[in-house]
Amino acid sequence: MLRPLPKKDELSNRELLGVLARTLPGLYRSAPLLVSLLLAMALVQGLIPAVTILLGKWTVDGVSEALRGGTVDVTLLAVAWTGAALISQLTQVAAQVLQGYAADGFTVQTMTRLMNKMAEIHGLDVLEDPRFHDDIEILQMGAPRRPLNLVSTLLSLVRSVVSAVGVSATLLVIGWWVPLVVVAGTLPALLRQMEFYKLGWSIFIQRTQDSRELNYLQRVAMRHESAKEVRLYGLVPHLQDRYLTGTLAYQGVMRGVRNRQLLGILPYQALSLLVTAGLFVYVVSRAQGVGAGGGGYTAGSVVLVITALAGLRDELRGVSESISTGTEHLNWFHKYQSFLAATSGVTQPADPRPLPARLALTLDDVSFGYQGRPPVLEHVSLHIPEGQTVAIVGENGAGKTTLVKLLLRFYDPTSGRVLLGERGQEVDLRDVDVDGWRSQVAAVFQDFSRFEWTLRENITLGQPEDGAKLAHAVSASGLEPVLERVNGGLEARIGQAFGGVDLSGGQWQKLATARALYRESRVLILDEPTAALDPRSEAEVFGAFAAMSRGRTTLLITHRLGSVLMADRVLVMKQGRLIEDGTHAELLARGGEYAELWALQASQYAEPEAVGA
Ligand SMILES: Nc1ncnc2c1ncn2[C@@H]1O[C@H](COP(=O)(O)OP(=O)(O)OP(=O)(O)O)[C@@H](O)[C@H]1O
Repeated sequence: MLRPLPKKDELSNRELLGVLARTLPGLYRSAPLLVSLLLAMALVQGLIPAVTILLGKWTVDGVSEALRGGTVDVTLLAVAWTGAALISQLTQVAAQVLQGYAADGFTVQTMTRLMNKMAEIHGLDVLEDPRFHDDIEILQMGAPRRPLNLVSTLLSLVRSVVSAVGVSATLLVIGWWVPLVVVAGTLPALLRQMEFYKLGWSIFIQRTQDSRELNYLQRVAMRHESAKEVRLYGLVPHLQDRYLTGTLAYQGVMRGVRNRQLLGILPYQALSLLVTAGLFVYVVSRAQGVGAGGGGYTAGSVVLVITALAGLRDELRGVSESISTGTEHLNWFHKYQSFLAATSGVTQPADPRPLPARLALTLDDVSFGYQGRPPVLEHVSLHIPEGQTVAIVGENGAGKTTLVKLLLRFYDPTSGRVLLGERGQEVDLRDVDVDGWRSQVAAVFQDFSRFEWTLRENITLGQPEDGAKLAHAVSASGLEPVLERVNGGLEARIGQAFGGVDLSGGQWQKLATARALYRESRVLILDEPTAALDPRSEAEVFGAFAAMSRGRTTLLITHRLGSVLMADRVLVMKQGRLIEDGTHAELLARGGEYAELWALQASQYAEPEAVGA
């Protein structure tokens, strides 16, 4: 099930630094005071280990002095120890509290930018790309935590660097070369560890689609959306099997990486330990020499070396961990910044032209294929004057919905043009403001959205509320009986996710119709708007559409040919081509595809005797 790993695409250190330079100013600006305070605390915390090591040395030296009959200022030592511990505790707690505040600001900023960007993606082309699904999953998951993680990692880095420098300084008591030897001995292990972190991230990125697929299997098995089929067809064992196979393969890859990481780093860690042990032996033997008269170190110095060596190794490990995890966060920010900078196929014109006075629709030799695949529309040309009602019919997959999607500029044609306006005054759809054009259109889509909000919110969809329009939309769409049955009327929440009432398929469809009726539009698009309605509701809703379509350009996609009679004109599509265009009577008389479809459907309603006759 797992795809082979694609070529490694890690960012170089230089690129990572570029991402850091682009990221930091934004994060700082979103909470300048908090970030400054956190930085100050990191600096203070960084000094604590060196202070503690020095206090340890002074304490041991003081005790040795006392044992030899001298005096030691116990009060001063106690105050110093308590002060250091108190500062350490206080800064830790304060940093946690401040990080909480900063996190809130970062999350709002990051999510707002992501949502703004989503609003800028006008087409559907980008959204249907599997790579987009991967990216958005990573970005959504990371948005609430990555910014804070990066800031706290950088603060840890500052703290560890200050600590490492401070602790190194204490080792100067033994010799200037001691910190250098420790750093040189530890560095190979740290570099190796950082390499593995980078590898871990790139594998995580490459595996996003696999883990998305595993999550999808889990959702199918556990969520209510697919519960009926899952139970009826006994799908659970099959899902379990696929899930287990995929998970085991995924875990196998990750285990391999982890094991290689652990085993690969062992020799380097052994080297680092050897260096530390060597230094320890050196200092202790020199200290023993003190007694023999040849050394130079006090007991306090020995304690200093023991704690400082361990401390320096810890701090260096802290530095490497911060750089490693920081690299991961920076990789996330790289994705985030690339996403924010990306342009989608359907873009706003830099200088939009005004919408023409009359919204006639023209397709001029339009061909289109999804995501570079073979065309599903080929050389379609047609003109629909403003105010005309046009029915589009044809077999499944003929390209009817695709044609409407091009009219709404969810995609741009591969070749040819979509034009708005009467002949001679047309403007290319690509040259007008996308949102301005869409605000002129109301639509009932075949796969309309079922928002789990109140009935009222589902109809008004964020538009200003108008009581008269709302009442008309409810009655004309046939929603009134639904309102009478649910508790709370228009305020009733619908959908199961938040404990609302669920509607039947037909009731949902009426709701989608009410939405379109509520929106004052010059163009009306109806894609199979009554497929789920009972005959009485269908007749009523078509009555509403007929009234609504008067004076409006209306496109009705339908397989129920009876409803075609409300149209001024019929377009017949087949395999991506427009093959017939005329009135119902003209097309019947022509005896082509439409006449055949009409006869087929009429025969289904005929009495058995009549069929046989
Ligand atoms: N988002 C998409 N990505 C790739 N191919 C698509 C997409 N949407 C539709 N298609 C393909 O385009 C072709 C035309 O589909 P379209 O939905 O326009 O047909 P239709 O005439 O509306 O069919 P139906 O009557 O079944 O609704 C089909 O072969 C379909 O598989």
